[in-house]
Amino acid sequence: MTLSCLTHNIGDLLAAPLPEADPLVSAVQYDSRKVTEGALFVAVPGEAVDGHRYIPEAIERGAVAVLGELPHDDLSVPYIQVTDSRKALALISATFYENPADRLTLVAVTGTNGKTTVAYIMESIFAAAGHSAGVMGTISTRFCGKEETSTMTTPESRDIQDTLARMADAGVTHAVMEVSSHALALDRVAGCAFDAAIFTNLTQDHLDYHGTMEIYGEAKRQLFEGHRKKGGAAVINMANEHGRHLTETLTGTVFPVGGDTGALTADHIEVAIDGIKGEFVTPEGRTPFASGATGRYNLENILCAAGAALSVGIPMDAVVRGVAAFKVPGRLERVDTTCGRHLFVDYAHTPDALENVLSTLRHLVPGRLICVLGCGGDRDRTKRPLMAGIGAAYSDLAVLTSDNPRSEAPEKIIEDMVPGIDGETSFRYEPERLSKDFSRKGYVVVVDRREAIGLAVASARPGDTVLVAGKGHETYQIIGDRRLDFDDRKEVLKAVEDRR
Ligand SMILES: CC(=O)N[C@H]1[C@@H](OP(=O)(O)OP(=O)(O)OC[C@H]2O[C@@H](n3ccc(=O)[nH]c3=O)[C@H](O)[C@@H]2O)O[C@H](CO)[C@@H](O)[C@@H]1O[C@H](C)C(=O)N[C@@H](C)C(=O)N[C@H](CCC(=O)O)C(=O)O
Ligand SMILES: Nc1ncnc2c1ncn2[C@@H]1O[C@H](COP(=O)(O)OP(=O)(O)OP(=O)(O)O)[C@@H](O)[C@H]1O
Ligand SMILES: N[C@H](CCC[C@H](N)C(=O)O)C(=O)O
Ligand SMILES: [Mg+2]
Repeated sequence: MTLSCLTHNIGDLLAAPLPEADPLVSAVQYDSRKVTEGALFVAVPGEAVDGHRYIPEAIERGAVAVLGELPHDDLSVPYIQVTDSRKALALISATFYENPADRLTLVAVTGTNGKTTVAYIMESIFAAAGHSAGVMGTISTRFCGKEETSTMTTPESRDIQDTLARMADAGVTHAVMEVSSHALALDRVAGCAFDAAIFTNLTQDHLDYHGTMEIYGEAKRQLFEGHRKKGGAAVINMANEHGRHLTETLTGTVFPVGGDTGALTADHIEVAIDGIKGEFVTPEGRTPFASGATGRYNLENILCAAGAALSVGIPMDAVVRGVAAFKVPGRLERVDTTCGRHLFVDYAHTPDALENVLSTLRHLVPGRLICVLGCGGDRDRTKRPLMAGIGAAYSDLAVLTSDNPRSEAPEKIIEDMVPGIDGETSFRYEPERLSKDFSRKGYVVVVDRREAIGLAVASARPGDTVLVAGKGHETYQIIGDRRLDFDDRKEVLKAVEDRR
């Protein structure tokens, strides 16, 4: 494609007239290390480094044109100066890959918690309806029987367009993608239009990045304002205040789900440890459904996915079959069923997620509840005491440990957590003085996650429940800049073996 064709829709972003030279462009790249002969290199001013620094390297590698925000009149290739490189990157990438979103029925899901779960449910519903489904999200990109592990929840815009194009070329007709607040703030989905956009919830996370809940909420809101295809529905969870507010203020088609007033609601709900069942209620009538996922919060996820599916024309019988069949790795995943204890791994890494999953277990399982939890390093510090407080309040024993400390000292992260615990109601145990018949509700600090899981499993008596929270499907622990193999599910199994 020629440079002039590629840049036809970035007129609003131009900071200087387009160059006269019009080379053929064979690829679009925002990372100099990936530039190949004939590419357009887009220089992005980043948080860590400034992409403009890499222009010489990109040209050396064969870039035939460069786009960036700084003035440049000294380059050996045509240069396009814009006011916003990230946005230009997104629009140019969509053009380069021939707007693949238009070739797909494409659904987006945003919200603090539940995106991955909703994406799995949608995938299952699309498959039940006989469609070829594609997914892009936290765990992986999946389509046509292939699965690539993800490094980000929502990739950079160029990579989104590349993947959507590969999906459409491979015969995918229906796709779903998780859209994180970072992605919205950084324009990664500019250039995508969705047939349905889902909102699950908005609770505290990522304040390190967004600063305030208002700014965080505004980022999420963007998905519903500029990114829907004509007639595309905003599918909004009415079970929370933010959802209700959104439905009142959005224009265009709104498909509220859940609460008392949704276009799709649920009735006669029974929540058990092995799943949920009930009836979907729509203006057309009532339809029984059942799912292997448990907890009221998963009912909300199911309603979100079912609502989006109905809004894009999937019949109710396929919705029900899809809901019955889905399973999400690392989300209340049961690990061992032979040792007489209930052992779960879950990805709860926000206060709201932890409260939801712990209160669900508290109501559903007899015996004591033991929770292993930590907080990520280089992430929102203000959630640390909140998570510890919730962990200790709902559990008989909370084991505070490490969860991807990254560049921070693990002990320091735990120090930030401890003040959130009510010392009156939770006794601090020293690990060596904790017997498995511990009688007082309390907490214990075990910095090494393997040891923490070992202690939790060893402390559980028959009938007790252990929840290992925070890492879910992750198969690593990031310490410093090392990514070490670590899988909570395997560690729990090892701990079970060790106690036998
Ligand atoms: C805060 C954030 O999202 N940062 C993203 C952002 O990084 P940045 O602006 O700091 O980029 P940078 O590293 O300074 O580099 C600037 C530019 O120079 C380029 N470069 C760099 C080095 C080089 O040799 N040559 C070169 O061209 C880079 O490719 C980039 O284009 O742009 C980069 C390129 O697209 C992303 O890789 C990076 O994501 C980092 C890895 C990240 O961890 N992001 C997380 C926080 C994130 O986005 N998470 C959300 C999920 C959150 C949730 O759970 O809800 C996600 O969607 O994954
Ligand atoms: N609707 C929900 N409301 C509150 N908590 C939820 C909800 N759905 C899932 N959770 C909790 O949040 C955790 C993460 O769920 P999930 O992976 O589906 O969310 P996500 O939005 O994709 O998260 P991330 O942004 O980290 O990718 C689950 O393990 C569970 O503990
Ligand atoms: N997408 C989230 C995942 C957090 C998972 C948790 N294990 C942690 O590392 O904090 C983030 O990057 O903040
Ligand atoms: Mg996710």
